[in-house]
Amino acid sequence: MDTIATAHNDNRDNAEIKIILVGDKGVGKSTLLDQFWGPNSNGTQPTASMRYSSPFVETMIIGNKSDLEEQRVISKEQGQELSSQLGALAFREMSVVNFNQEPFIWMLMGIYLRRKLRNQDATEKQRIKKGREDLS
Ligand SMILES: Nc1nc2c(ncn2[C@@H]2O[C@H](COP(=O)(O)OP(=O)(O)OP(=O)(O)O)[C@@H](O)[C@H]2O)c(=O)[nH]1
Repeated sequence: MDTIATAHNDNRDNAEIKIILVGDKGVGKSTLLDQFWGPNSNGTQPTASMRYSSPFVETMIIGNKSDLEEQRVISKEQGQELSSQLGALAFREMSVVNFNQEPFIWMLMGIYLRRKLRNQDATEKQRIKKGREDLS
């Protein structure tokens, strides 16, 4: 796969959320980011291969150019299957022709909720640890 990453280029190091779109050349990564964040919002960087191992990275599979149904190479079912294999948040179809922010917003909400759950878990662990220390 000729993989290219297009990143939402927020120059703040402490940005809460960074989005990286990974996909074949010309699938519409830059166009999607421009639609969501406005023109010239992204920077591109070619990558030979990318592996996301951080627990803080959430993934979503996008089937872009959904207006070009007749040229479809990957079926919806294949997209959904890949999404569940990877444990991704979702599989969503998109098109800049009828652009709809819902999938992006859905993804951001998913990230927020997962983080909230993770933080709750961390707080709970901290509470239990403190309880043990208090008892010893
Ligand atoms: N019909 C249609 N065309 C699209 C859609 N999204 C992007 N395009 C067109 O596809 C072409 C490639 O889009 P880009 O956003 O440059 O694709 P990219 O993945 O960033 O490309 P690289 O930077 O070369 O990897 C452009 O001509 C876009 O206008 C879509 O949803 N539907």
